[in-house]
Amino acid sequence: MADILQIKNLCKSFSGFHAVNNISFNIPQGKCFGLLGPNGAGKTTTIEMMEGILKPSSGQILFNGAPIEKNYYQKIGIQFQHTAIQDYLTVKETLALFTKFYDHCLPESEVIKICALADIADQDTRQLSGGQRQRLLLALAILNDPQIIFLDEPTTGLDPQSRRNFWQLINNIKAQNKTVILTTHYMDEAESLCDDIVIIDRGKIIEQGSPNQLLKAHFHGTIVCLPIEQQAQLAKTELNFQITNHLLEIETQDIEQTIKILLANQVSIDGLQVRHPNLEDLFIKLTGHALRN
Ligand SMILES: Nc1ncnc2c1ncn2[C@@H]1O[C@H](COP(=O)(O)OP(=O)(O)OP(=O)(O)O)[C@@H](O)[C@H]1O
Repeated sequence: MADILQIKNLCKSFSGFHAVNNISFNIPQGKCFGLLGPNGAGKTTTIEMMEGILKPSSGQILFNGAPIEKNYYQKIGIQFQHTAIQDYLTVKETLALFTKFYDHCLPESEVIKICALADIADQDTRQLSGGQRQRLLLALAILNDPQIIFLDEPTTGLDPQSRRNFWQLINNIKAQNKTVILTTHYMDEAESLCDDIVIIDRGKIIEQGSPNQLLKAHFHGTIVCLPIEQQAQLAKTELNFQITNHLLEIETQDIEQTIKILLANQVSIDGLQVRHPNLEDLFIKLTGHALRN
């Protein structure tokens, strides 16, 4: 599959500080690509260069094999975290207003359908819930039928149900062979939506690949979790563990053997859980801290 964006040795410095330090990756057309990293890692700076908003200090961004040109804005859609929406307009009127900024737009009825806006089309935008507002912002981002849609933390602040509804919309957009580029603080979101991810920290890429590939490469078993109250007793065993979200976590390839060791050392297995490693675990392993720290 052809790469719609190629990022080559991209750097951005602010007064000598290297916010983005020589990163390279490719984004295939029609895939959902996630850019992840802790606070201050350089995600926004990278995304803004990819959106054509910020000029790189050095390096190259190729769109369909050629450097970004003036009309790039007509071919991409951006859902900013805080897009200003004009007060006193309905959802439909807002769509009509933004349509004027582009040479070519999708039919309004299609945008309304893709973004599930039919029930609120005549509602004043000031009365929208968080989830409805995000759906409208997504509609504004796809209005011009872009080849690439940039979504910057699109579900931050939404309740779990609204987040899942929003994921469905993103899947609808992906199904139309659009390329989606996502930053998110939610690892379950990245795991559910992204075909490929790049994890950056301190301006450099520390891992890249599909969520499955990365999990397979970094974990070789399952995770046994115990309540934090068992910490003192667990520390007396030979088992390695770490503390995550107030739980003691032991990575193991042999659950039975691990439980035997726990019992032999008088570690209570009351409240023991077993789960598969996820992107959150990978993130902590690679960066040393949870995403929202
Ligand atoms: N205009 C600027 N001038 C100076 N430093 C900047 C500027 N923009 C970003 N930085 C610095 O560059 C680094 C990367 O910032 P960036 O906003 O890209 O990180 P981020 O990964 O998006 O973080 P967050 O998750 O907190 O939004 C930070 O240390 C930040 O303070």
